[in-house]
Amino acid sequence: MSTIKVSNLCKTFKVKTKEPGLSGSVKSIFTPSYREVEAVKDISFEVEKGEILAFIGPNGAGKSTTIKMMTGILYPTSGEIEVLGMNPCKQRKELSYKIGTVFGQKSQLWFHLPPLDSFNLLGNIYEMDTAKLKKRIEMLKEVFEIGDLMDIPVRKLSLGQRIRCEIAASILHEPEIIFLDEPTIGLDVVVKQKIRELILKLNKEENTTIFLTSHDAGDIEQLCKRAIIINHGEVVLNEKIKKLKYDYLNKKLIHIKYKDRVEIDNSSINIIKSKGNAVQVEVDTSKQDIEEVITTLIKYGKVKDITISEAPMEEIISHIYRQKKEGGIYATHS
Ligand SMILES: Nc1ncnc2c1ncn2[C@@H]1O[C@H](COP(=O)(O)OP(=O)(O)OP(=O)(O)O)[C@@H](O)[C@H]1O
Repeated sequence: MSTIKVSNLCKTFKVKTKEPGLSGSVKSIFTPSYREVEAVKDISFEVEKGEILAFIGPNGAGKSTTIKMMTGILYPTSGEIEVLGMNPCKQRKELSYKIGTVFGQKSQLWFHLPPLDSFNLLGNIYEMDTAKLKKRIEMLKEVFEIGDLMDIPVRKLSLGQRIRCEIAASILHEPEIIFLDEPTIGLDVVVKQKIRELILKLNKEENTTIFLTSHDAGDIEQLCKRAIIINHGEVVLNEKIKKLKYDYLNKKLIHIKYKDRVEIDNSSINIIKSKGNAVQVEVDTSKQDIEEVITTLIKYGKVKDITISEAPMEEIISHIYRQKKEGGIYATHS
């Protein structure tokens, strides 16, 4: 069953333009001129209940505009949106009881108050029963390991501590969907990992649907099973992460460790790294047979260890963006 259904969604902003200089400023007051920015152009997609979906694209692609329309903050210019069977613009208040949002760079916690005060305020806004709210806060304190932070004003928390409190606050009212916009931005690797584990736990234990935007390939790879890529306001790809990796780069990395140092002088072997006895070889499986490459490699010396890995997600995403820039053609699957 679809939790989110978006059909032919468009959003055009009217932006005031101004000629340079003082005369331009005066002219724009009396005879203003406008230009149109098509931020979202006819996009359609669906999200299943309990799914973790990556909604990604380069800067200015239209991600935030789409999220704002799905959460009822912005009105679409045309098209339809259904979130949990509701129209976000017409039923914004009703919907807010069932969704949560985390904008990595903006806080929903009161900056000068300790998180506990914000949690209690939010609990009241969501009209939660006092006993239920208390129980929920206790549970979140434990799971998110924020018990020691509850009495410290938010402004004094580190970014990682604040984000943990932000996510906990966003799920206080047990929403069915959370929209996470760059939840790991600016965090160090350890904290990033912790946040990812919490998101997965939340999805698993509460079956929360997660709509994630992130520029971090690790977030996408570790959390999501499907990605929708948008660029210039259009969906350019809607694909399972596994298939994305398989179809869009066809590249495998062979990491091979020899017993002794070897000299590989073969033009068909694409060595991308070589250090001591270890060699890293890239294979484009659409052009080369990986078995043949391995057979060739093992002829060069006694092998101590060999592993095959897929191309990093980061590379795949930048490859897709590059293809679009260069006028490559995309297939859009649904
Ligand atoms: N309120 C607005 N008025 C005019 N133009 C806007 C407004 N909001 C967004 N835009 C424009 O719409 C386009 C899409 O912007 P949007 O913020 O949705 O992109 P994004 O994919 O979220 O980018 P980022 O990754 O940088 O956050 C951009 O060209 C942006 O300048």
